[in-house]
Amino acid sequence: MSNKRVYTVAKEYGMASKDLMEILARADITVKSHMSTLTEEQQKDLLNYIRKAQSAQNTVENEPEKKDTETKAKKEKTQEAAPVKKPAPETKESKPKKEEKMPKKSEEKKEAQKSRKQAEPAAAKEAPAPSRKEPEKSVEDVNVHEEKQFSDGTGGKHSDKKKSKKKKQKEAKKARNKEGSGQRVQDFEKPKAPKKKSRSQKRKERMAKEDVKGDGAIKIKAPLTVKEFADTVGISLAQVITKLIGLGVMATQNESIDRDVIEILADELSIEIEFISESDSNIEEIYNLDQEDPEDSLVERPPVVTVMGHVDHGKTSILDVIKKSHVTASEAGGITQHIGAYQVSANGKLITFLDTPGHEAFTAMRSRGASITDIAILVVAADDGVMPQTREAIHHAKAADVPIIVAINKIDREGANPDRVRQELTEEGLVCEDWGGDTIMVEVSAKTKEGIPELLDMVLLVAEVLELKANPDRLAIGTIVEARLDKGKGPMATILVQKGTLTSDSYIVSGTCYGHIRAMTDDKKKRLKTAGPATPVVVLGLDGVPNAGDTVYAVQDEKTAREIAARNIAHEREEKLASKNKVSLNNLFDKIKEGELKDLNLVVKADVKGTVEALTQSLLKLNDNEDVDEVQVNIIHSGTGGINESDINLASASNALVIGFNVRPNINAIELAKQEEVDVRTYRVIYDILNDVKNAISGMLTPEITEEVLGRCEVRETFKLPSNDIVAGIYVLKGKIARKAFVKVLRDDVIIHEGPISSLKRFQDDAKEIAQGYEGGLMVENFNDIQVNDLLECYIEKEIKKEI
Ligand SMILES: Nc1nc2c(ncn2[C@@H]2O[C@H](COP(=O)(O)OP(=O)(O)OP(=O)(O)O)[C@@H](O)[C@H]2O)c(=O)[nH]1
Repeated sequence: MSNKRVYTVAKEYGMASKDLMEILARADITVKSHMSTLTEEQQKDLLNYIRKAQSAQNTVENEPEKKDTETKAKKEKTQEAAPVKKPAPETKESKPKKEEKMPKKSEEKKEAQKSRKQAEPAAAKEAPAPSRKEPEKSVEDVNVHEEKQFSDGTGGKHSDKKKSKKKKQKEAKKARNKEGSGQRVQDFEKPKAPKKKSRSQKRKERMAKEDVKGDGAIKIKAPLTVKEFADTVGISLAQVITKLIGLGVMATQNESIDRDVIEILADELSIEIEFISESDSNIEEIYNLDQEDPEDSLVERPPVVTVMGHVDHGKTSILDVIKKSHVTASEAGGITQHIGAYQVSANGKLITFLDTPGHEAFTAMRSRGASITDIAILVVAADDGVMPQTREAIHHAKAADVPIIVAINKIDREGANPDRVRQELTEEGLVCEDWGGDTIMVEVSAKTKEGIPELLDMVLLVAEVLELKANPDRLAIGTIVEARLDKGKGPMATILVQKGTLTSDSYIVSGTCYGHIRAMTDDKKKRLKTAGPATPVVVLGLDGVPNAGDTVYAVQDEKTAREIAARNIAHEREEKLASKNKVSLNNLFDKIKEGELKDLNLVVKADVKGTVEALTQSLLKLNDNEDVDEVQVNIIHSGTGGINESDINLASASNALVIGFNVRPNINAIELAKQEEVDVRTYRVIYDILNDVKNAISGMLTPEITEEVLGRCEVRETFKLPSNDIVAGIYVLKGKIARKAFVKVLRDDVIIHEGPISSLKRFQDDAKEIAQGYEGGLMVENFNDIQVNDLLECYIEKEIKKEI
C-alpha cells in the first residue's frame, strides 16, 4: 500500500471525493482537500473505520427492529459508510468471518424487499427476517455481494431506505452524467431508485424472447416533455402522468423530464428505450439528405483548388494572373465581385478556385469537417524558400489528404534558386518528380506570367487522375464559403455546390439558417437559374448569416428547411449549455475545489522558440511547487507564432487554457474562442503568466484589469509629418477604433508595440472613433516604427470584480 491522494482513494471506493471527505472527517482522519495525500496508516484507519461501520450495521440488522436510540445511532453510522462501492483489495484476505455473513443477509433482504415491493408497493416498510441457512460463499463472492450492498446503499435499515435510495439515484445519475449526456436536471423530487440490475435482466430476457438485439428499442433524445415522451412511446398521456405521480414526479404534459426519470418511467412501463444524442440522430440521416449516388449517375466535375503559402510569396499575384488571363471572352468585365471563390477556364475545362486568404479559411473549413478542396497549390518564392507558413500549409494539406502541386514563384527574380526550394521541400517530405518523388513542381512567375499555363495544365492533370465526379441530378448539397450581412440585400452567402444542382428557387438550410433563394448569381454577377457541382454562387434569401464551412442542403419544401433549422437551433442551445463548464483562470479554483479538475491543460504560444521553451519549462516547474499541488499542469501544445484557430480548437477539445506571450490571436481565433468559450490570456511578462497560473490554482487570482478588444484595423499607408512623426493610414477591418483607447501593433500576429493612441483623424478632423469599413489616420504614442500591413488591435482597459 502506498500513499495516495484522497480523490484516488475515493475513486477506488467508487464514491465522490466529497463523500469520502465526510467519511474521513467522521473517522477523525484530518485532510485539507481531496488533493491531500493519505498515508498508508491513514488508509488503514479508513479501512478499519469502514469495517467497523459494516460490523455495526451487521449487529443492527441482527437485532429485530429495536428502535431505541442506541440502535438509531448505529444505523446512522452505518449510513455514513454506505456509499462505499469497492472495498480496498486488502479486505479480501483479511475479512473476518462475521463480515462474510453480512452481505449474504443483505442480498437476501434485497430480494425479499424486491418481492415484497412487487406485492405491496407502497406499504412495505419491514423486511422479513433473513434466513441464515444459505450455503457458505467464497470470499470472492462475499466481496462481490459486499460491493453490491455498498453501491446500492441498501445496507442500512428500512427506516433509512428512502435516504439510501436517494443516494443511489445520485450515484446513478453521476455515472450517467459522466457518460457525457449533459442533460438537464429537473427540480422535482426524483422517483424511486432505478433497479438497474433487474431492468437489464428483464431487457435481456425480453430480447432473447423476441430474438432481437436491441433493435426494438424506442430511440429517445433526452430531455423531452411528458407529452413528447407519451407520443414517442405510444402510450396515453394520462397513463404516463399517472405513472409519474406514482413515482413522485409531479409534472404536467409540457414539463420536460430528464434522462433519469425517463429511464425509470420506461422501466415502470416495461418499455425498452435507447437514448440518442442529436449527433447520433444525425440530421442527414433523419431527413435522408445525403444519399449515396449510384455510380452511373456520376459525371465529371471541375476541381476545387486552394492556393496556400507563406506571406508575400505571391499567392494573390498568381491568382490575379489566372483570374485575368483565364476568363473567357464572353465573360467580358471579368470577375467583378469578391465572393470567396470563382471559376476560370483553361484548355476548355473549368477550374474552381477558393479565394481564401492564407490557409486560415482552409483550416476553418476543415475543423468543421468539410474539406472542400481537391487540390492545393503551394506557392513558394524561389528567392525565399521554405518558410514557417509553407510548412504549416504542407501540414494542413497533408492532414486533409489533399494532393499538393508546388508553384515555385518569382523565378524572374535575381536571387531565385528553384533547386534550393526543391531541396528544402524534400526535407518536408515533398520530393519532385525529377528527383524520383511524386510531387509536381512548376516554376512560375506571376510577374512575367511564365509557367502559369503549365501550372493550370498540372491542375487539370491531377484532377483527371483524381477522377472527380458528382451527380448533378439531385437536390444540391454544398458548403458555405463566405457569408455576410449586406445592408440592402440582407444575408448573402457564397455557396460552393458540391453535389446536385442548386436552382434559383431552391429551399435551402444551413445550420440554424434557412430560406427560399431569392436570387442566385455567379462571380461575374451574372444571374443563374441553375448551378451544378463545383460551381460557386452567391445566394440571397436565407433568414440569417450562416457559418463559413457549414454544409448547406437544398430540401424539397420550406417546412423541411424550417424543421431542420429548428433542430439545429435546439442542438446548438444544448451544446452551449454543455460547454458552459469550460475552464478559465477565473473559475479554475472553484473547479479544483469541487474536485472537477485535476489537470490544468495549457496551449502555449510565444513569439520566438527560445521563449516557448523557457515558458513551458517554467510552467511545468509549477508541478514541483507545493502551493500548486492541487492540480497537474500539462502543456498539450506549444509553438511559435500567433494564436490561431487550430490552437483554439485544440484547447476547446481538451478543455485547455491558451496562454500567449508577445503574440495575439488572429480575428478568426478571437471569434472561435468566444464561440467555444476558450479562455485566451496574452501576456508580455513571463513572470505575470506564472503568477496568474499559480494564483488561479491557489484561488488567489485577482484579475482586476482586463482588456476589452474594440476592433482591428490594418495599416494601408504611412505618412511622415514635418515633425518626423509617422501617421498610419488605416482601414478598420472589424469593430471600431476609439480615440481614447490603446493599441497593440501586430506584425504577423506578434506584438511589436503596445501603447495609447495619441491621435485619431477622419480626413482632416479629429475623430472620437472610426467604425468598421472606414478609413482614417492614426498615431500611436511614442511609436514611430509603424509600417504598411501592420495590424492594430484596439482595446480599452476595464476593471472587473474578483470572481473567486
Ligand atoms: N518579381 C516578382 N515579384 C512577385 C512575383 N509574384 C509576386 N510578386 C511580388 O511579391 C509581393 C507579394 O505578392 P503577393 O501576391 O501579395 O503575395 P501573397 O502571398 O498573396 O501575400 P499575402 O497575401 O500577404 O500572404 C508583391 O509585391 C508582388 O508584386 C513574381 O513572380 N515575381
